[in-house]
Amino acid sequence: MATPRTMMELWTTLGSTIASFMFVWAIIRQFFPVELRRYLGSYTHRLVDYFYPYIQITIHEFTGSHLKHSEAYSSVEAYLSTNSSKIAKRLKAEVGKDSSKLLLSMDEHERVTDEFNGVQVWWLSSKVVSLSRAMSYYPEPERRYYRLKFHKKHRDMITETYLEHVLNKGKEIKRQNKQRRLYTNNSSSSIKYSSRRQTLWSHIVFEHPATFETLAMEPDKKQEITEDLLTFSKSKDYYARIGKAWKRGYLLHGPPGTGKSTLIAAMANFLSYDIYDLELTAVKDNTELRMLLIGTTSKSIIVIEDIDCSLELTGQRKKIEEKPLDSNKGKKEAGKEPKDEGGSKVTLSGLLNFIDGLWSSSGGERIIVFTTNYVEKLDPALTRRGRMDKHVEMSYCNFEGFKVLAKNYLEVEAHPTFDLIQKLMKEALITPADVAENLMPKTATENADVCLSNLIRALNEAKDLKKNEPAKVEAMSTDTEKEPVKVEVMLLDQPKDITGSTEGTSKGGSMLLDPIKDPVKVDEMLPDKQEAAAIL
Ligand SMILES: Nc1ncnc2c1ncn2[C@@H]1O[C@H](COP(=O)(O)OP(=O)(O)OP(=O)(O)O)[C@@H](O)[C@H]1O
Ligand SMILES: [Mg+2]
Repeated sequence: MATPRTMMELWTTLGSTIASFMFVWAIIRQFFPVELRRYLGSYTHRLVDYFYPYIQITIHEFTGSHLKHSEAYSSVEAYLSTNSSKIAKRLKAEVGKDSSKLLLSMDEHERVTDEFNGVQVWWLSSKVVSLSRAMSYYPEPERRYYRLKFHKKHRDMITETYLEHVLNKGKEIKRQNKQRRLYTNNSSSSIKYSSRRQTLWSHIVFEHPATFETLAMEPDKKQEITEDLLTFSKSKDYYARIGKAWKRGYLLHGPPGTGKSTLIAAMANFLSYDIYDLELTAVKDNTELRMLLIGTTSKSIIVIEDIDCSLELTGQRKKIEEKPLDSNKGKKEAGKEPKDEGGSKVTLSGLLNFIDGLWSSSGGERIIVFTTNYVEKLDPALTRRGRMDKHVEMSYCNFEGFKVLAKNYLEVEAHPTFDLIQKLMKEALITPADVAENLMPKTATENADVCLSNLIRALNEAKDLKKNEPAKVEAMSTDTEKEPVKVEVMLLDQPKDITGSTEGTSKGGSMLLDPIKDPVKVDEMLPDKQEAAAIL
């Protein structure tokens, strides 16, 4: 152990050595030319580097001469925001570009420590202020940077693994904080006459509140979908290894009001993806469809709703490929008029190409979702696995689904009426949309008891309707546009023919109606289902 006397001597020696060094350096500065000083300076650096055991990596905010914002800087910033907000003492808060939240990050000249695989690293945040900045009419922006410091023995691990981890994590955090967007395609005619800057897609902020927690669906099915989505989103390497484009097709089918669109919103919220809602009837032709595909970004869900209405995909593939697909058909045609006068010339083969052609692999991970009310009407080529990898049937509400809705809408998890509701739900077909509507209080005074009794009434009505409802209605001919169609109405298991006029009134036997698409539901032909029963 050093005695106070030897310590004193040590300090004295060190002090005089530094003083001599400073003196020599001052002489060198004064009498030696600049070149020599530089030469000596570089040697000093090398000497320091030899003894200094740390390595530093600097990540600047701007890159290149055009001061382009560095992607790496913003990713590091996002990565450190989670860490530093807990550790650092001086933070700054900003609303980032496209961000919905206030982001906290380290303030300038702040340091934080991070640990990765048991190795400690240090991050410093700082900035370079240009001297000409204050005097200039167009001041240069401050050039901020992050500096990473670590021991040189961890060089390989840090440069190969840690930095990649920081960038990936940062990108993920950025994406989660980013305001998500809901895009829709503009019809090509509207682009032609408007500003040149307008693209094929226009967007608004996507703010649908649906989540898997608020979705009425059997828990097993929910878990299956969330696991499928998570596995997909983490399988970049797997898809690359098996040589498959990183995308997944979902086909959601089921009656109206069973939550297909809600499920899409929940999927987008779950994965923090943007949504591209593709209106096929506004797409001019296959080329435009391809351009739209190229215009989408990765980590997005491309949705084509009511695919059976957008295009006629019921016939043989060959036949349809020859014929431009008619966009004027379908149950929701009124709301989905083609905006182009010539209508859509998109063909089935164009659509198949869109889903899994060569272009579909451009730009990274994507989920393509089709929804339909009539899955059986779709061409098998469209729905086969590989194109639509996962088929999800959205069905009528069951008791499990009801419990989710009761919790969402009324904050009720148990109630004396639940047993009765469970029994009625087995006997009546009711969509989650109808359950939701009944459970929603209509006035400030309506409480859970009132809403639940409303639902019981609706269930009883649906039960009676189900008892009286004809089981199946078939249109026998749809070939000729003007010819009346003979319709066979069957009640339960006993088919019965009735004769009717073109207006649809019955006289018994078989019924003649105006041509209607095949197959057709009884409520589309006869506004009142009770009337249908009365006819029989
Ligand atoms: N499974 C569900 N869980 C929660 N809410 C639901 C569900 N299904 C329907 N709803 C409610 O009903 C409304 C209509 O549902 P949604 O639009 O998702 O039905 P859809 O199946 O897409 O119908 P369509 O075939 O007519 O497009 C939603 O706004 C939502 O509030
Ligand atoms: Mg829908």
